[in-house]
Amino acid sequence: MDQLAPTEKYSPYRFFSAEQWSQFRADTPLTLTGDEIDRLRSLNDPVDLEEVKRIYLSLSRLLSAHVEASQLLFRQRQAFFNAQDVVKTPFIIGIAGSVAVGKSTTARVLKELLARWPSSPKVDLITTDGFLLPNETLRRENLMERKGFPESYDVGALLRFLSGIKSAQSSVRAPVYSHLTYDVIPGEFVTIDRPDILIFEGINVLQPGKLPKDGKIVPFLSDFFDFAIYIDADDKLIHQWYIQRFMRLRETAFRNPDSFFHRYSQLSDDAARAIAEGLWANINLKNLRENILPTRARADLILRKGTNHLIEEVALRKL
Ligand SMILES: Nc1ncnc2c1ncn2[C@@H]1O[C@H](COP(=O)(O)OP(=O)(O)O)[C@@H](O)[C@H]1O
Ligand SMILES: CC(C)(COP(=O)(O)O)[C@@H](O)C(=O)NCCC(=O)O
Repeated sequence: MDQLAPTEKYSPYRFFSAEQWSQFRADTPLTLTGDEIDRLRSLNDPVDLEEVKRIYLSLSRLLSAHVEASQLLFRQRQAFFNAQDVVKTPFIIGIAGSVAVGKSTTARVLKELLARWPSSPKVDLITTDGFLLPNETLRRENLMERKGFPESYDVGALLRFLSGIKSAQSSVRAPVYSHLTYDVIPGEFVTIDRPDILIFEGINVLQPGKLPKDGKIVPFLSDFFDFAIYIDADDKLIHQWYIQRFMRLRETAFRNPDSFFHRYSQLSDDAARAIAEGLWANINLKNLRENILPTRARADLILRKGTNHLIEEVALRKL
């Protein structure tokens, strides 16, 4: 995977170093403490207050401008339609990127920062793993080695969920995935009730749907997004993060006898590493190359990480 910046003149993006990007924070206040960041961080993702100041405060300021502009446009549309009823629809932010790139940490940090804006918006976060087909179905259809590939998700349910949210329905349910059991939790849902902002995170959120057949238009998930972010890094780095995380999970989550990966906590380091290398090479790297990285150019903002998960480069789509 190459670095981001081609010749900016011909690119749909403007490119910034992390240092340039950090200047756009302007007077955005830091509303999170070090302890709060510690709680939001995922295993093996060392985000800290410095990174929040350097990268996330500018991002929060930019998103605040987008949300305000969309509210203004919404009011202008209402006037255009001469509509009396004002049912505001949530602003949806998609977050895409490889397995193990750190999407969940970014999503959680953003959720907290946005919720602390002076307007105190209601911000919800949903991950797409809940929409994976249950293991029973994946096994039956010989898809267990394809977990995370487009065919392993219930795309209809994803589209129904997002269209419910975007039409301002109350109590829209999303299924829940457990990394512990490595499966969707039967009968468990989270209910989303008309938030101001929804963050929708997953490897597949920028993927295209099937081309229309028989005149039926099948929307892309991203048709429902107001802003899309792609978390990027060289695949050699993501490989390293995946293996490190797997080896650390052996000492934590995998110790739990209920963990799907419990047996890997009993293996020697070398044997466990070989399993992790296999999962990375045969499933996650393949999926990154075939189905995830090709969606990068559909994002409004690309955050490119270097070593230690630190964001080094930012690309913002030109308006
Ligand atoms: N096997 C596992 N057991 C427990 N937690 C896991 C496991 N795999 C991933 N996780 C956790 O699940 C979350 C999502 O991971 P992932 O889908 O790889 O995306 P990302 O690393 O981009 O957030 C992370 O917080 C990660 O630490
Ligand atoms: C569940 C995942 C597909 C990630 O899904 P996401 O929440 O990003 O949509 C991934 O964590 C996964 O399980 N990959 C399969 C191979 C592996 O066990 O790493």
